Amino acid sequence: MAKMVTRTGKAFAGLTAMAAHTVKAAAGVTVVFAMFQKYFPCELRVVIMDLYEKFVNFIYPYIQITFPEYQGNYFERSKAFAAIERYLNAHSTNQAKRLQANIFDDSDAVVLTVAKNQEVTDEFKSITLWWTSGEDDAAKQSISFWPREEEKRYFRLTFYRKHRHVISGEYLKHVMDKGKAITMEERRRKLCTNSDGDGGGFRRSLWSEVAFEHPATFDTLAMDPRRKEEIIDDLLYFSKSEDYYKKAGKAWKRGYLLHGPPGTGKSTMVAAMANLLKYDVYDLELTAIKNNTELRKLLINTTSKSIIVIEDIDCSLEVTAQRGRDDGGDGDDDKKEGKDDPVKEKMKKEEKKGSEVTLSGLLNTIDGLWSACPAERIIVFTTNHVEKLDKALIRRGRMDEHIELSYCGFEAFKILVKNYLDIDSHELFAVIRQLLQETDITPADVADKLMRKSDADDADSNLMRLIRALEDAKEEAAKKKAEESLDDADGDGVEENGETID
Ligand SMILES: Nc1ncnc2c1ncn2[C@@H]1O[C@H](COP(=O)(O)OP(=O)(O)OP(=O)(O)O)[C@@H](O)[C@H]1O
Repeated sequence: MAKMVTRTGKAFAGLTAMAAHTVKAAAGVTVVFAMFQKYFPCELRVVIMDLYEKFVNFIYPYIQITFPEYQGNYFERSKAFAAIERYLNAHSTNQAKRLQANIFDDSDAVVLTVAKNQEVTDEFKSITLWWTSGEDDAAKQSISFWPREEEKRYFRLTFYRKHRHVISGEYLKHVMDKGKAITMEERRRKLCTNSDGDGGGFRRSLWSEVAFEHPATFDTLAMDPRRKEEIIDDLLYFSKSEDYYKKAGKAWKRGYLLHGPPGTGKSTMVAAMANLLKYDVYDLELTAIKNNTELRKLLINTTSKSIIVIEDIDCSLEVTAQRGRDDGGDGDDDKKEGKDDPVKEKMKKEEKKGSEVTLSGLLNTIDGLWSACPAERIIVFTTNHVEKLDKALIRRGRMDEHIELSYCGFEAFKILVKNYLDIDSHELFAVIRQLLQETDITPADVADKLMRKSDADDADSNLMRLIRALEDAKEEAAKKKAEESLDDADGDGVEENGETID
């Protein structure tokens, strides 16, 4: 692990300046060597060159590596430069006296970087090395092909020649890895959806995207705290298990099935998952997809570190299957059309197959396609009717974790009341606890009652509002139960005229 150390003072700068002069002198010597080189016999030249190298190493024992901001393609920032910038930002801004603030297109964070001609010291495996930032003289030309003047910036790394192997291998990899990880963490996350277009043809992008800024976190998610801990651990373990998945020969993906009644927090949990792992979210609307080919295209076009969500999976598959039946020609007209012409009939059948998103298409894509993708992905299905789902779709391995989100218990209530009223205890809690045990109410309904809606609202009035809602729900449930038992009694052998059959 690299550790930045405080700058060792002016000694290094002085040494560098002295060395620079000496190197200039050495350059002059080189010219002299070149002139005399052809007059010296080969053996003597080898000895002289050897001595010359030792001499240069003695007076300037350093190596410098320069990382320009733009290289080759002037319009694309060098990835190495960007990674170094983030690395130095995270590790060294407390050392440098002058910093430069940047905001990049892919991030909302203000990135402070080491300003021009500032020097910072880094330490890696007890090796000290120095980073400086600079700008090429060419940038000061009045006519420039560079998009902006500051784009001729560079970072320069200086280290002792004897550490060449460690620095050019391990250290640079360490800097790149850290820098990329920080870039990933700071990037502006996105919420993508395929629901507002035809998803093909001449569209430039299959997904439309907006910034993902959902405020839900696991802290604000109301559910049993122990189950919540398990889910958090599972997600964090998954996100760090690249090597494990590789070793096991498994695609780095994990499936979650979230099920429960409407308003119990399934969508909220997806947002909390994305915020925990800092992943993007792809909201895949199955009903907007024409066929399996389009589904594959959409899934291929998702990025790593993303959660792909299919909400209400049971309804989505039902709708697409129905559409397939409608399009595929099960109607009378189609039968008539195909009856006389077997070739036409066959073609119709093939067309039908291609025109719907099938369960097998979905499963094949998820299982097959991503096995070939190296980066991590999470897939989430949500449903209000888990019992309706095909067992093949949700078997373990496909949907690794089945998470039930249910009616509001007292523990979940305590989280909601903290979120909305910022209180941990109240004399009305005992009544609420009792009512929650006797009544089914969703967290969404509890949240609605606890939410402040005017300046007059306070903890007492909001809790009372919840109590009234709970009592109403309890009464409603009792009434329903009474009606049901009456219906049952009617059905159990009592005929309409009141005569008992049995
Ligand atoms: N468990 C929960 N924790 C915190 N807030 C919740 C929870 N459940 C519901 N809510 C609140 O209720 C609103 C609706 O919840 P959400 O959309 O997550 O439910 P859902 O289970 O996905 O519903 P549906 O099945 O209808 O899509 C949320 O915006 C949130 O404010």
